[in-house]
Amino acid sequence: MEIFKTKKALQDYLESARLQHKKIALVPTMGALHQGHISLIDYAKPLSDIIVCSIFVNPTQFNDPNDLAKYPRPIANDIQLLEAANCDILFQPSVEEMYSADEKWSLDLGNLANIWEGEKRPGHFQGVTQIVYKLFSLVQPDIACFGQKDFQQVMVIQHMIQVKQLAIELAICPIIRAENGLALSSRNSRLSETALEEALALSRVLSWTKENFQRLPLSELNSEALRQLSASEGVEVEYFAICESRSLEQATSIADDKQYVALLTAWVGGVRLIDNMILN
Ligand SMILES: Nc1ncnc2c1ncn2[C@@H]1O[C@H](COP(=O)(O)OP(=O)(O)OP(=O)(O)O)[C@@H](O)[C@H]1O
Ligand SMILES: CC(C)(CO)[C@@H](O)C(=O)[O-]
Ligand code: BAL
Repeated sequence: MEIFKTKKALQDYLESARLQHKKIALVPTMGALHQGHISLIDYAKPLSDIIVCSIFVNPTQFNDPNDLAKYPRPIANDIQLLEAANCDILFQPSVEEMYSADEKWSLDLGNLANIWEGEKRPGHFQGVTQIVYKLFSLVQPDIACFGQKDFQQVMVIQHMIQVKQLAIELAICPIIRAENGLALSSRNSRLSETALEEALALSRVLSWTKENFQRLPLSELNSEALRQLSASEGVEVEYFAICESRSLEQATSIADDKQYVALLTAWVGGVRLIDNMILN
């Protein structure tokens, strides 16, 4: 695997790859890699000739300085995992390499900016789109892989691809879970043993919601899921909502031709966890 820390070195490499008509896949990450990230690389493999994985803890998407400071950065282990996964390129720039002092960015995200993660993490999706647009412009990938785990993020990126008219195929990869149901996440490494147990309530309630989606009326599904969450030791819910999966607006009724997703964010052991499940 080649490791590039500057845009220039990456661009030089990719320019010659493009001349050879190689198909390029991009897997953007913030590092602290786990099997969820590796699944994105595996997904890209049969669809591309060159896989570029970026590791960059992007400061502009953190609304909480404490969260940014505590974000895990086990780079030696990340490199080992990427080597083992046969990733071709690691792009690992510094903050100074990606941002100049006086940069401005503003993308109209409509209602997506104001609901759920957008509401709870003000400015988060401006920061996400700012860095992803930079990465897209730099790498010019044929395909870019993102995890369904960050459901709203995928909707935001899809919106950006449309409004900026980018010729990039967006791959949405399934959520990888531990055997006990916990969605893999870099932030899980900050959970104590007790908190790891308590965090199982998230996937348990999402699975319960999916199992009962066709059976119970929406209001009952919502209230019972929230009741189960509030009865779960150590879990403090930020939001739980059953939403139409494109607009992410909270469902008020169920239409047969639409897809629905349950979105959940909760604090467990001082760590903010997000998870979701498609219900039909
Ligand atoms: N369990 C998972 N299954 C599939 N994709 C995942 C999973 N976890 C993360 N991803 C995807 O990997 C990409 C990089 O995510 P990121 O580096 O933020 O990892 P993360 O584990 O989600 O970290 P955290 O949630 O702690 O920020 C995103 O597209 C994300 O959706
Ligand atoms: C897409 C991303 C790498 C942008 O920093 C980040 O939001 C993430 O890891 O999901
Ligand atoms: N995986 C989403 C990145 C973030 O939490 O900032």
